Amino acid sequence: MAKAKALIITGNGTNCEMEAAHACRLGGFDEARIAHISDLLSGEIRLDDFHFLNLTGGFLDGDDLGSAKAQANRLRYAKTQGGNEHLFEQLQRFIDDGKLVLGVCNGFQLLVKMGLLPGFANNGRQQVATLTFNDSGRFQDRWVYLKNNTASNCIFTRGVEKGLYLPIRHGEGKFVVDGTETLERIEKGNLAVLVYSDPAYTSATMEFPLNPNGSVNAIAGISSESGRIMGLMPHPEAFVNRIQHPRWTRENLPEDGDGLVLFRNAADYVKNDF
Ligand SMILES: NC(=O)CC[C@H](N)C(=O)O
Repeated sequence: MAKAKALIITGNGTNCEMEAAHACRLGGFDEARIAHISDLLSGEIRLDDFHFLNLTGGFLDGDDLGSAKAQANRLRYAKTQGGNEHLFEQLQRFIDDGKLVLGVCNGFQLLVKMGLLPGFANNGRQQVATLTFNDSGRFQDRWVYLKNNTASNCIFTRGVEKGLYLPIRHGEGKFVVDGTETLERIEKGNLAVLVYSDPAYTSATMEFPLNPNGSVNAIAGISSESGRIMGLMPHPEAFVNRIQHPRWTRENLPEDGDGLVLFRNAADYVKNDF
């Protein structure tokens, strides 16, 4: 097959792009390119040349108008220069081609605000959920236990038996939906891939600080019905090696951090399918 290529978008206040690129390479991608959003808008970089799109964490546009809202509009409505194509059309083609998208934290907020997650209404173009201020009213920076929904068809969490232990750092991580119909469709479709849980990964919890933001049904991450688009508030790229674990000097841990599996699964999927 051709080289497995990951693209990480930077600019306008993102962070974590170096970590995301590192995680992609460690997971098995042959190339992990960090590109400024301006280079996509100018047409210099084209999504068509990649297999895996990473939307990283950060403080896009300073969280003005609500986290990732301005960037969501930019990606939805901006035309690429020199071409008559909207960037969103490229993105839609990328998705229709069966490629993978991962949104972490600010990237998750972006996917939800673009309407691509959960991607129900109007062919995935209408926003039906949001990520809003944590119940605590404060920025939360801590590690959380995430129970994996093993019935989910999400590509990224394939093979995760119980759950993942990952860090979160956000002010607007409370997942809420526009009504019971959306929530039912998420739950029935097993799209709530990761939920905040107890340390044994037995059940979802609304209890603070295990659930750091008060998300409805303790939802920490969701996927599209195709299983190829995933967004989550915790940061998988921040735990790819055991020495990133807060107690690595005291606990006997496996070499790989819990977050690496998402990037490894993405690389395996691309290598098998393209
Ligand atoms: N780490 C992040 O990506 C944070 C996202 C967003 N700025 C928030 O505070 O909610």
